[in-house]
Parts: sequence; C-alpha cells; structure tokens
Amino acid sequence: MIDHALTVRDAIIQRRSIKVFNGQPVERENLLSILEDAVWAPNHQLREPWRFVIACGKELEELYSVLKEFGIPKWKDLSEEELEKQMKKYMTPGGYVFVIVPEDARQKERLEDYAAASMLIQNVQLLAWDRGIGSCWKTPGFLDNPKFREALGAKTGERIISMLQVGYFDEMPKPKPRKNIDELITIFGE
Ligand SMILES: Cc1cc2nc3c(=O)[nH]c(=O)nc-3n(C[C@H](O)[C@H](O)[C@H](O)COP(=O)(O)O)c2cc1C
Repeated sequence: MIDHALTVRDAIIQRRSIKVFNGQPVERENLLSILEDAVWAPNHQLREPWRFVIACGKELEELYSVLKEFGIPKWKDLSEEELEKQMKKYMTPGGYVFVIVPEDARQKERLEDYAAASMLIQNVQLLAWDRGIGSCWKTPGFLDNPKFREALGAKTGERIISMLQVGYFDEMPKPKPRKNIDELITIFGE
C-alpha cells in the first residue's frame, strides 16, 4: 500500500521550500527512488540534459568540508562556536543533490536544457514532498567557482545549476502568497 499519495494539485500548492531542516538523514534508497521517478520530466529530443552528484550518507562529512571551504568566507578566522553556527545551514539537511546540466553552445538547446532540468528539479521537489521530505533549490555563487566545480567533478561544458538541499523538518513555513491570477492573464485580443 502506498502511504504517500498526494494529488498532483495538492503536491503543487502545498509544497514549500524548506530552509530549516531537523538533521534527520535522508535514506539513500529514498533519494535514489525520487531521482529515478523525476527523470520522467519532459526534455527536447530526449537529450536528458542532467546528471547528479548526490550526498546523503557517509559522504556528507567530506561534502561538509568542501562547503565550509567555499560557502563560509574566512572560516579560518572564525571562533569554533561561530563556525559551528554558520555550518548549521549546511549540516542540517539530510542530503544533497547537485544538478549538473550540459551547456550547449547553441542558445536554443542551452535554454531548452535548463528548462528541462528545472522541470526535473520541480519533480524532485514534489516527489520528495509526497514522502514528507522537504527541499530547497539553492544557487549560492560558489556553484560556479572553478575549484568548487572541480571538487564536484563538473567537467568543461557543464554547469552546476542547483544545490538542492533535501531533508526532514519540524516546522512548516507559511506559504508565500502568489499574485492573483487575474493580474497575470490577458485575454488575447482584449
Ligand atoms: C532557480 C531558483 C533558485 C533559488 N535559489 C535560492 C537560494 O539561493 N536560496 C534560497 O534560500 N532559496 C532559493 N530558492 C527558493 C525560493 O526562495 C523559493 O522557491 C521561494 O521563496 C518561494 O517559496 P516556496 O518555494 O516555498 O513557494 C530558489 C528557487 C529557484 C526556483
């Protein structure tokens, strides 16, 4: 029996970006199963323009030192207490998915590939939500840092478009209201 079966609508409107996690690890099989389903995202010419670097178990320790290096400016000058405080935002998610997309030299293909990968990320977020796992798509500047790219194994011609933090959480953030749909729609010809 499936005990996680939100309707598509409920998943879409109830999902929130989770920015405060409770430290509970995300099981590798859960994460792999979410990714296995998420790749059914539409993508032009079936280029499947994505690959993933994930961390959710013992490899997290190694990732933390990379995130400390690139995500905490001047960490060496910080007190142990301050460093611990700043590292919390990296150490409380239960897992990470870095989404890597080819940067096609042709603009149309490059935009299509980014669009397709964005749909995939939405899939991941909704599928995770359905399992009680929160997530947040993060785009810290260091994703483009050549040394960080090297640490992740990103190759020339690839871009790391998302640091997706995933994990369990205790508090549900309040929804951020969207514009009224009337503001966004023009009936053709009016
Ligand atoms: C492309 C993209 C980049 C984002 N980058 C960040 C980020 O760097 N840091 C962050 O806290 N949230 C980031 N977010 C999450 C948004 O802040 C969040 O989706 C928005 O506040 C709406 O909240 P909701 O997802 O709960 O509806 C990003 C979302 C998208 C789609």
